[in-house]
Amino acid sequence: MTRTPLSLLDTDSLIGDDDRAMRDTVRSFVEERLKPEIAGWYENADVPVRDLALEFGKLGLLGMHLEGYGCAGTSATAYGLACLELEAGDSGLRSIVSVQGSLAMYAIWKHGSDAQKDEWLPRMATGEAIGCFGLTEPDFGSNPGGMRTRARLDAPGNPQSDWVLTGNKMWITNGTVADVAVVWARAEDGVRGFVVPTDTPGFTATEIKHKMSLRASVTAELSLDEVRLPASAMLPEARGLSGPLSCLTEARFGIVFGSLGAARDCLETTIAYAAEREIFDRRLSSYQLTQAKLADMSVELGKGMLLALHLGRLKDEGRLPAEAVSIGKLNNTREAIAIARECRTILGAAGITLEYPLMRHANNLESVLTYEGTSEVHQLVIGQALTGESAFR
Ligand SMILES: Cc1cc2nc3c(=O)[nH]c(=O)nc-3n(C[C@H](O)[C@H](O)[C@H](O)COP(=O)(O)OP(=O)(O)OC[C@H]3O[C@@H](n4cnc5c(N)ncnc54)[C@H](O)[C@@H]3O)c2cc1C
Repeated sequence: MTRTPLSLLDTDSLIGDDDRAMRDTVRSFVEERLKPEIAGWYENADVPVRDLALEFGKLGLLGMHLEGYGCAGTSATAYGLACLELEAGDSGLRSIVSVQGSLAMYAIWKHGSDAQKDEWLPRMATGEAIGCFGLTEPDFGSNPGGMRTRARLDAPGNPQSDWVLTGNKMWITNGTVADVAVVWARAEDGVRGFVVPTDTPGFTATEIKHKMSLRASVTAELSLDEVRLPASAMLPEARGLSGPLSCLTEARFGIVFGSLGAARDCLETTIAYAAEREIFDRRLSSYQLTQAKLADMSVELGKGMLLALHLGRLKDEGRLPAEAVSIGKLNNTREAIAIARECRTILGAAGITLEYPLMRHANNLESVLTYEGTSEVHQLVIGQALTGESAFR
């Protein structure tokens, strides 16, 4: 009898019944609905985000760990496990859910006014309204504090004054399909967040083509040309960079789990392939070198899962520090991409095709290493916590 990599450590025994039931529902959805389509969506760089958002909404996956406003209100661990299952399908599919729930919805839920929450969150939870999150700019990625997008008051001194936003945002997931954009801009008193309906005059989104990674995800450049918004468009509770960073910590938490889904899919695919493939008249899985690779990868996957579940428990108890999320994001994305590449070697030439998910996952994980804080940025976060010295600049 053979065992799956995660069953070796019985990590399921660390997951509560409700969370496991939810996880199994998402796993079945990914197997039956998403996996048969994903290679085509990836190859054609054409993914039906609107249809999928409605389906994710029906499953209760959008903003699932938030309370109220039609959100499911699950545990943070359940949210992480959903991310893991979705990313076993494709990182692009998990990105749809991450950006909607952890970035756009969370920003409004955490920092918004009651009116903003009532207007947007229920429709975003069902997937009827899609959100995006505009922080990165062409010249400011790891250092968003340098952003050039400006928010100026049309009539300074008048509390009812309109805001006028001007600038560009780059690499924005769901940008061209979004109904609402949470845009971060520099105002007189520092960085502020704005809820921008995407049909506001002066707002345009242009899809970024020719990506070799996250092809089953829409990425866009946003242009804001004198976009006029009412006073009520500003997120009242977000002041300074801590506003967007609080959202990034949410999304990074999902990636701690999500990246392991891609790694698990690679490893399970590879174990099955090696059991069938005959080389020099023996099964590939019977060679010591192959088994050493499979063993090492299973060790890393298991360690990553234990780390993710630990962070999930800390988050559910309300005591998860951002540095711990950095440890999880750094380790699990780094190990996931190493696993995807190593699995590819075991499939030989077959590993480079879309018939198998390895190269697709490996290419996707290049983006996952980069967004939500690059590996280097997370090393600097951890380094600062250890030494008390900021080495960012
Ligand atoms: C597919 C995709 C989707 C995305 N979706 C979104 C989105 O929805 N919303 C959004 O706002 N952004 C999004 N991003 C942008 C993402 O967050 C940025 O790409 C990321 O923050 C890195 O910024 P950058 O690409 O400008 O790289 P840079 O910041 O230019 O970094 C280049 C290199 O320099 C390194 N570096 C940076 N600082 C230091 C330092 N102090 N010391 C040493 N090395 C350093 C980095 O680690 C990296 O290796 C997305 C990106 C991708 C690829």
